[in-house]
Amino acid sequence: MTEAAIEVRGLRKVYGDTVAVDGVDLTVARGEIFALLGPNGAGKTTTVEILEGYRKRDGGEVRVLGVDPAVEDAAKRRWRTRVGIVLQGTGEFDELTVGEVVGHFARFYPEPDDPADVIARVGLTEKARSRTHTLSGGQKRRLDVALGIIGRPELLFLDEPTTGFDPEARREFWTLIRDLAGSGTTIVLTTHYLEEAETLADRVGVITAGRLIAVDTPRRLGNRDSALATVSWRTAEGAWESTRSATPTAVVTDLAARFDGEVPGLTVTRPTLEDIYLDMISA
Ligand SMILES: Nc1ncnc2c1ncn2[C@@H]1O[C@H](COP(=O)(O)OP(=O)(O)OP(=O)(O)O)[C@@H](O)[C@H]1O
Repeated sequence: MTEAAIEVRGLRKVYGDTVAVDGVDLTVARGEIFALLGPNGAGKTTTVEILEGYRKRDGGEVRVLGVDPAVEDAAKRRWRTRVGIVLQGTGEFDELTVGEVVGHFARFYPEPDDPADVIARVGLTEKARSRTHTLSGGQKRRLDVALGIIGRPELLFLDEPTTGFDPEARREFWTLIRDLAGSGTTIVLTTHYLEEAETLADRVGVITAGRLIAVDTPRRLGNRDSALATVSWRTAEGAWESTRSATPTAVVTDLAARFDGEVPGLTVTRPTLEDIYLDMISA
């Protein structure tokens, strides 16, 4: 029994002339929230779908909850019930209501959660009796999440989970994901929202052209924690000035002395995760 939820060594996937995944090594610890970032076509979906057992790999070793997802056997069938998957946009089941769909999915699992409780956790209680085709886009995504967690998975994959959410729904969703992680569920998500990765993830991995070019905490990625700060202020003449410094406190102290008090328009900023990420993928 391995400690890690996911272990990947030298993963490779080729489509014709395209090397979609080119030697990825990755370990995700149990209970961790791991975000996979990368531009369109980088290889995120391919990697994640190999981990989910939906695509075959061309090389490398993969263990997910101790099981090789490429091997179809009795262990794999049990494994399916231990892994939750939220794909991009399903969420529509003709004339069935939210309650019926969640109740129906619950029956696929040996130890499902309580459907009404899961519906409440994704914020759909008021829609439990509504037919799924009447849900808004964001509500359909919540239903997708409900279906991903109804089996009480040990590991949950989320593919761009909050696309189409309003800001409030996104924050509620983040709370839900943190609660799940707090109760021991390992979470792997792909996202194009850097703020989402920053808020949720214990660690992020950046993939470009099939290679994992960096894995670190959001604070440390790309040496972000030691990046220079930018200090900006307005001069007595009203012009804007700024300087980059490793010791911004000294710069501000100096400015405060120069202005003899309040420094007009003072800001001190460090590169955001998005700044670091965009630098990384354009390098
Ligand atoms: N079924 C397929 N057949 C042929 N090529 C594919 C197939 N699936 C993916 N690819 C190619 O593999 C590469 C990686 O695609 P993948 O879907 O994994 O990227 P992604 O990082 O998930 O992108 P996005 O952010 O746009 O979802 C791309 O060049 C893509 O065109």
